[in-house]
Formats: sequence, structure tokens, C-alpha cells
Amino acid sequence: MAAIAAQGASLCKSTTLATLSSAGAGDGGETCQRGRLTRGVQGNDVFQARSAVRSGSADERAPRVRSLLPQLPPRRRKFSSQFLPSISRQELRAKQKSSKRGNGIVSPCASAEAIGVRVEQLRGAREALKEIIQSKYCNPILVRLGWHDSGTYNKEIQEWPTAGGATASIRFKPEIDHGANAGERVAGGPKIPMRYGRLDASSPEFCAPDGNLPDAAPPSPADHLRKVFYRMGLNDKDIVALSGAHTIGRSRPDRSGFGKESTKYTKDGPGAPGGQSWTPEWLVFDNSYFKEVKAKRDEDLLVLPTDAALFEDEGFKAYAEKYAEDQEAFFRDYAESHAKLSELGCKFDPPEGIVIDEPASAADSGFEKFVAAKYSAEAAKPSPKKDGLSPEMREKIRKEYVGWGGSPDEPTPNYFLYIIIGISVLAVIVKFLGIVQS
Ligand code: HEM
Repeated sequence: MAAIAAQGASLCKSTTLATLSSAGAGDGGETCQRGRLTRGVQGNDVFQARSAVRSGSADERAPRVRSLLPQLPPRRRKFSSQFLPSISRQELRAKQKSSKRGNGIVSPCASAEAIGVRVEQLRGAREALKEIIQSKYCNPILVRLGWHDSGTYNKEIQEWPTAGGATASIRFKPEIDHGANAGERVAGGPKIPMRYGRLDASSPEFCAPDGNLPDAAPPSPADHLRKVFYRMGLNDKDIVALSGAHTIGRSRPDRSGFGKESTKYTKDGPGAPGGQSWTPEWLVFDNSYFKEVKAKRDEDLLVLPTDAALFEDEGFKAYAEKYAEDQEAFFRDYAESHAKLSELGCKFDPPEGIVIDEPASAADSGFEKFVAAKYSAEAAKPSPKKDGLSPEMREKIRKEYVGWGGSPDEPTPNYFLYIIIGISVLAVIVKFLGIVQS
């Protein structure tokens, strides 16, 4: 998926973190599977990208490195430099020091312009990350990582980065140790409009409080989901659309406590085998999550209480039914909600952010206006009085009509027109006969 991993990127250095998201979402594969979320991503994407290019034999590495070389200035023909700002670490530290504000909040990065961030570098980073995802199947865990970073946001708190959100504070202890954080194929899916250049919170003092992320089995799942997502400023549509991210990935009992050790869909991997997925094709981003949760047809597929709530709560159901039936609608809404999620609590440098893709055409960017009533439980009931007739009366009339020789599959004949034509023909005949007699 073109931009699904954008969230995962948010733990990485601000300028490059969003590239993860745009690279596509897998499981941590061998590396990412091992435990807590950041063990999969190792702190930042620069590190990941470096190790990905360093991994494998020299023969395997050569084409990867070659493909990146043309984008690098000659003196920087080392892969890792690709992602680094074109100033020295000392200069960067000095800039960070001088950007300490009176209120104690640190602006951790010099301006994007000053550190020489270039759109080509970001694009190069994104391509490298796509390779990592393809070889490590780590798209699901990257999406989850980004979501867990963003999902701590509290809209009632005005101050950045204390409000939480996509500030990469998840890379610090204690946040990474919170219970909820235990734990190419490019996956397809919608293209998400991403902005890069998010600033990272600079120190552990900005870690979100524990307990901001949702529980998977709370006593009242729908109320709990609303409490958590409304705190972020998100709505029912966002809750349902974003839950659709479970169309990829697996749950593992040793991490979250949920899911089976292994199922017929996960016993052979790809990546580290085991866990329980929500869908059979758990590296493909499509709308199968909604179909499977609705059908509950297979014990090998996971349905958490919070997943089931999407088809039980009247407010959520309208959306869940729609997404089960219409993948395009799911993609449009998911892209919109994910873009929102990825910018919760964000500050950009430059303030308008950095866009590395051509703007989508007006037709592509227009999110369909969602009419919940069309899919609501009410709409599903037969409408009793549209034409003032009860369903029973309508059925009686239909039967009488069929009894007279009419067919329910044919339009009603236009008797009025036939009568007019008949009268006209008679009038002509009478007139004609009159002329002949006289
Ligand atoms: C609505 C409330 C949510 C609950 C209760 C929930 C719960 C969970 C749980 C229990 C797991 C299994 C973790 C493990 O054992 O490794 C999981 C995995 C996952 N979640 Fe969620 N989640 C929620 C929302 C979201 C959202 C909003 C997203 C993304 C936008 C998301 C993306 C994922 C992904 C991609 C995985 C798979 C990770 C992997 O394969 O390693 N989840 N979630």
C-alpha cells in the first residue's frame, strides 16, 4: 500500500519517519517479531534502512546499493548518508541546543531547510523502506507502531508535545514499556496523503501516560472505543475505518495475551510463524477484515470483542456493513482517517510539512460524502409508507393486478394513451363516412 506504513514512520527521525508509512505496511519478520514494538524498528528508520542494505551477501546487497547511488552526492556515497542531514552531528546538536525555548520545551530539529532535507532523499528513503518491508514482511507491525504512537493523543491538552500523538515519543522508556506496546510484499490498500517533516519529542519527559491506548476486551467495548477515540478528536467513522487495519497482521498470546499460538493461516509464516490473524491473507490490505468479522465463519480467524462491537453497536454498524460490501468506500474512508491519525498532535518543520508526491487529481482526492442513513439498520427495514400504502396493501394491489393479467415484470400499459388513440381513430372514421354519404 502506497502510504499505509506512514504511521510506523512516526517513531523515526522526524524528517524520514513518514517515509515508512508511505512504503507500505508486514510483520516484523524475523527482526520485528521479537518482542516490543521498537525492537522491530530499532529506534529509527535510518538504523533500519542501514541494516537492511547491509543484510544479505555482498551479491544480494549490490543491486540495492547501486539503485540508491545515483541519488547521492559524490562525497556521500555511503547508504546511511542518504538519510542524514547535510550538516555534521555537532552542528545539529548546536542547533538543537540553541532552539531550547524559555518554556523548557525543546524544538528537537533545526528547520527542514537548514538541515538540507531533500525531497529526493525522502523518496530514496521510502524506496529503501519498501525493500525492507518486502524482505521482512513487517508492514503490519509498522502500521501498529505508528498507530500506538499517534493513539496517545489528548485533544484537551494544547501544548506540543505534551498532548501526545505522532511525536515519536514511543521510542522512549517508559512509553515503550506500556502494556499495550508489548509485543514486499507491499500490502496494497489505499494511497494516503502524507506530509513529512514531523518533529519528534526530544526526551522521555514527553512520554504519554500509560493507559491511553484501547483495551481489546473491555467490559463495554463500544463505550470504551468511543472514550479512547473521542479523546483523540476522532469519530465513529474513524473508529470503524481504522479498525480495518486489522485486515493485516496477527495477534500473539505472548505479546498482547490475545489470539492462538498458531493457526492454519500462520503456521508457515511468512516471517516468524504463528499467531492468529483476522484474515486468511493477512499481508494483503483489503476489506476482508469486515467480511470475516461479520461472518465469524472460521475459528482460526480472530475476532476481538472490540472487533465484534463494530457489527453490534448501531452507530458503528452502518459503517462496518458498508465497508464489508464496498472496498472502495473502505479505502477512501481509511485513507482519510489514517491521514488524520498520522497528524494527531503533530508539529511540522517547515510548518506546512513536506509533500513528496504529486498532488492527487481533484477526482482522486475527493472523499465521498458518507451518508450513514443509507446503511443504517433503519434503512434496511422495508419502508412502510413511502407512497402512503402499507406493505400489506401494496401486496394486495399487486396480486389483483396480476389477477387481471398484468405482469409484475412488465411496466403497466399506458391505457390512457390507448383510449386517446382509439377515440381519434373513431373520429376520423366518422368524419370519413360523413364525407362519403354527402
Ligand atoms: C480499536 C481498538 C484496537 C484494539 C483494541 C487493538 C488491539 C490489537 C491487538 C490486541 C493486537 C495484537 C497485538 C499482538 O499480540 O502482537 C493488534 C494488532 C494490530 N493492530 Fe490493533 N487494535 C486497535 C486498533 C488498531 C488501529 C486503529 C490500528 C491501525 C490504524 C491497528 C493496527 C494493528 C495492526 C496492523 C496489528 C498487527 C500487528 C502485527 O502483526 O504485529 N489496530 N491490535
